Amino acid sequence: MALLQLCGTGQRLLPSRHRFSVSGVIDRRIIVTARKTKFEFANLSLKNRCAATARFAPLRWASVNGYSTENGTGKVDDDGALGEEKDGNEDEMHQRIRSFIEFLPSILPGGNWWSLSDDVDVKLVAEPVTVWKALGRMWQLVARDRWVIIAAFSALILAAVSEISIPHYLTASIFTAQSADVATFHRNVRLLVLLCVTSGICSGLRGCCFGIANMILVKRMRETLYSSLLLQDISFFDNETVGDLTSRLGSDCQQVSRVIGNDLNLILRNVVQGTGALTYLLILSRPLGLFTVFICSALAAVMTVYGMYQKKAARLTQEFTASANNVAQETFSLIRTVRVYGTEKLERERYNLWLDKLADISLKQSAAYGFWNLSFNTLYHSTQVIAVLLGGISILAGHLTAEKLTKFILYSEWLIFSTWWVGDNLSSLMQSVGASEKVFKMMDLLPSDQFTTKGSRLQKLKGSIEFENISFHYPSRESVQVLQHVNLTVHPGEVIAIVGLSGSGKSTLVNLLLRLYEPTSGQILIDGIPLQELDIRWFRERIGYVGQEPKLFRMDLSSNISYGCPGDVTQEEIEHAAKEAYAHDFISSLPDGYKTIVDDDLLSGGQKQRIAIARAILRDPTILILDEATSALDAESEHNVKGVIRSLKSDSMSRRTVIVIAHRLSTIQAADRIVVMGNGQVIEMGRHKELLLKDGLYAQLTRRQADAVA
Ligand SMILES: Nc1ncnc2c1ncn2[C@@H]1O[C@H](COP(=O)(O)OP(=O)(O)OP(=O)(O)O)[C@@H](O)[C@H]1O
Repeated sequence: MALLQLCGTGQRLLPSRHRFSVSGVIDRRIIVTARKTKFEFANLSLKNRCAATARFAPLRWASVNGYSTENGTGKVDDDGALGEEKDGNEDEMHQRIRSFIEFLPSILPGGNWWSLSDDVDVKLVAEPVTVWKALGRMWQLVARDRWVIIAAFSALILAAVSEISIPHYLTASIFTAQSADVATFHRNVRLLVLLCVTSGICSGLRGCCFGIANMILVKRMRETLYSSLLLQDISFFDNETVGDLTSRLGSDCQQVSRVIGNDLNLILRNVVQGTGALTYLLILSRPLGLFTVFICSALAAVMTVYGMYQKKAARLTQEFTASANNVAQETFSLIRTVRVYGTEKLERERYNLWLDKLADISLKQSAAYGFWNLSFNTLYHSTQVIAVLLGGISILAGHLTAEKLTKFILYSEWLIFSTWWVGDNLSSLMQSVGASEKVFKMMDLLPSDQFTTKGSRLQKLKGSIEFENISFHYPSRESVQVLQHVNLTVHPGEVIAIVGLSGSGKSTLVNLLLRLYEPTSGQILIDGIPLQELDIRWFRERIGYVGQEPKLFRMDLSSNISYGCPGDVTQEEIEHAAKEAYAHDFISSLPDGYKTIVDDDLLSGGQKQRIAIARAILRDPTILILDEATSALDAESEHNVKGVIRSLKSDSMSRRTVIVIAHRLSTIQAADRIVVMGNGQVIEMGRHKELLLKDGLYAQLTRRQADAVA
């Protein structure tokens, strides 16, 4: 059988199992037309050029955050000769009719179309939360301000009782007027006015108090969630995306907050009013009352199914919204790359993928809402008709008065509407509970050990570092051993340079020293004390760290330089640090000088590095770590900065311990010792000249760089 083996970027555009006509093959590209749309496949490996109208075998395609991943190769087997025309139109028409007929049963209640689970290609990792559990968690958050909730519920009950009494006095007033009973008429009208005023005031109070409770709940939820996230291990952030986390903090917390201010408020009000109406109906006429109860039970059954459906839909909506946020956040933060590579269309498609999924869920939710309304209206009107019919017969038979029947119709209407409101708000409550699952799960994450255990502080940090038989793999990639049995001792005041091929584990070694991750085996000793036993905040305050790509906060330059500096710092000290880092000149040339607001995009790479170096110098650290910290500096600035880095600490005659990671070998020649890493191991160690004589990896790297310059 002739085969067209498709590989490459185009395949993700293909829906599975569809007829395609091949319009042309040019070089290793193929043009395929499907559903009047042209698809172009690049990098074809063409095994048989005689392929014609083609049927694609089910083509598996998947996406990570909207990008396609290649998890299969589309194979095309030929059906006939190139250019063969089949009675396309007729075929297509039959196909459509058949699809439509097949589709019809699926949209009936219980049909496939309603299924939400098939759409899930995201992880729903949170345990389902019951309504009571969710309410309990919310109560814990607002319990401190319980007076608002108590006031809200008291107002709610008063308003509900007043409102439910109004129809009784309304009808009574009309019928007493008709019977010319003036005294009773006046009393009824006075009571009516009183009830109207009470219900008005209490409704206002209720709305206001629930609004406040809502605000308190959202604020506490965001505070708790934000604190919980901030205290997680760094490995947690390796697995979560920024868009996802901001989505939990933003829209999910907002959605959950509706529970108290909106859903519970309305559910309780309607439960109180519905119960009042039902009692009254049963007193008025037991058979008619029981009939209304039957209708309400049918409504309750429909609304339970509807509520569960909405809860599931809400969970998916939450996931897809987070994924859409993720795409947008990633695209905007990489907008320069997107613009340069002209991938705006691709990014739009990636975003639209999630929007389509959201629209699909929303469509199903709307259809479900339509069904719910349909059931409600049918049941509501049938109650009225049957009540008038049965009531009318009772009046004719002299068992019931017209006043009682009027009251009955008014209260049965009230009961049905209360049931409807309860149903409607219960489904909204279910949605909020659905959205709360991930929020609560994240709130419950235990903080990193580093924040819960209090380590010891040394009288003075000398700056001796020992890596003892360190092995490590990142938690997110357990199968890849990044460091293997690394042994390295750095003496106080020594300048150590770490070099090696990219990916050999240099930065990882520093990550472990900063205790961003814990070694899988072995230990790090600081002045002879295991790192885990030290107060990590105290230790970090004595470290200056400049990373590979320093990031700046959106604030002025002075604040960026003094960021995280323990104790108060003066403007003079900031400017002194900036001068040492050769940043003062460019800062002074800016219109607002040190008050210039910057962020990650408003300075050059070299300028950002200088700010980060000034930040490290200002701390006057005992241990200074420079991970490719001068890679973006020009040769002269680098030379000057190197001098400053080696200089004495300000408070004594001691030198600081410096660890420099660099690819530019000129940067590290003057180090006291050079450590060469390869495949997660220390493979050479010594001074520049000793290593050159050894003629190992270091000598090889030096020669390569010299060749590259020549
Ligand atoms: N957060 C992470 N999760 C999983 N793997 C990681 C993580 N960070 C780094 N790695 C992997 O660990 C290995 C060592 O990375 P590391 O950054 O330590 O190398 P390096 O020697 O500093 O490289 P370079 O010189 O390019 O900065 C690499 O294979 C990298 O893919």
